[in-house]
Amino acid sequence: MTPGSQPPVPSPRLLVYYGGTFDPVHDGHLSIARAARDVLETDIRMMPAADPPHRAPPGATADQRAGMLDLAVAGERGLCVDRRELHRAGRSYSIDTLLGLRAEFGTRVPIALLVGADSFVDLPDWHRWRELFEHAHFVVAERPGSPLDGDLRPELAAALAGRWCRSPGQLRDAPAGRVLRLRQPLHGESATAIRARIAAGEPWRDDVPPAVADYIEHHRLYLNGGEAGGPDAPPRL
Ligand SMILES: Nc1ncnc2c1ncn2[C@@H]1O[C@H](COP(=O)(O)OP(=O)(O)OP(=O)(O)O)[C@@H](O)[C@H]1O
Ligand SMILES: O=C(O)c1ccc[n+]([C@@H]2O[C@H](COP(=O)([O-])O)[C@@H](O)[C@H]2O)c1
Repeated sequence: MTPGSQPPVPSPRLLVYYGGTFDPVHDGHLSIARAARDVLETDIRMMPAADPPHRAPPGATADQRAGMLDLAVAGERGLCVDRRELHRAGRSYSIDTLLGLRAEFGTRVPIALLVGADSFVDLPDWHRWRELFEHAHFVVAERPGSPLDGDLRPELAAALAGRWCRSPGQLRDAPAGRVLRLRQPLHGESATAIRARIAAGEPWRDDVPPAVADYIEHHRLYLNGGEAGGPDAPPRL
């Protein structure tokens, strides 16, 4: 620092929430969480949905899915579990989560949602989706089979005009409204495939952390394919 110059202003912190059903959490989830942590240089808060919108009810209870997340992030630098959506009744709409975060942290702190490309391309189906950009940035992780370079739905393409960022630092310069593409190595794991392999008696343990695999076996999860309400399914919260 030259004499008389000011110390650099510290970048505002960036709060990153990675929402999902995590039924169960798998290595694909962890790999994008780690990539986002390293690129964004901040903690990633993995946030299980209590009652995820736009999909069939999960095969494991919310407590079980959050418990598996606890096991998955144990010892992982910069990854943690945020249970805020489990404390709310009704569907876990992201707009409600963001309004809660804004009430807690104020309007100025940068907040980002980390999502996979397959979720992001269907953003126009989300509840009050256009408002999400007023409250958060999006960090979009590439996912095999869900190209972001292909044809996006016209209303989404229009809403994204002018929002794409070239560098992660741009997410710290505004509280919300920007979109960053996370170009991490692709991972093909999917929870649907893992549940199906468990039900079919096929190998599946390699796609989840060992402690999560032990939990699934101990609790005899997904033996019916993870259909909620089936003979092995626990009651929903
Ligand atoms: N392998 C992966 N690569 C990139 N993103 C992923 C991957 N797996 C999940 N995601 C993203 O993580 C978020 C949470 O995913 P989710 O819990 O629904 O897992 P999933 O494997 O997609 O589950 P399911 O097969 O049950 O739909 C979503 O935004 C999804 O797009
Ligand atoms: O708010 C919505 O309408 C909405 C619709 C679909 C998905 N989401 C959120 O997107 C995240 C990933 O969802 P999923 O179903 O792929 O696990 C999770 O946090 C969901 O709550 C949110």
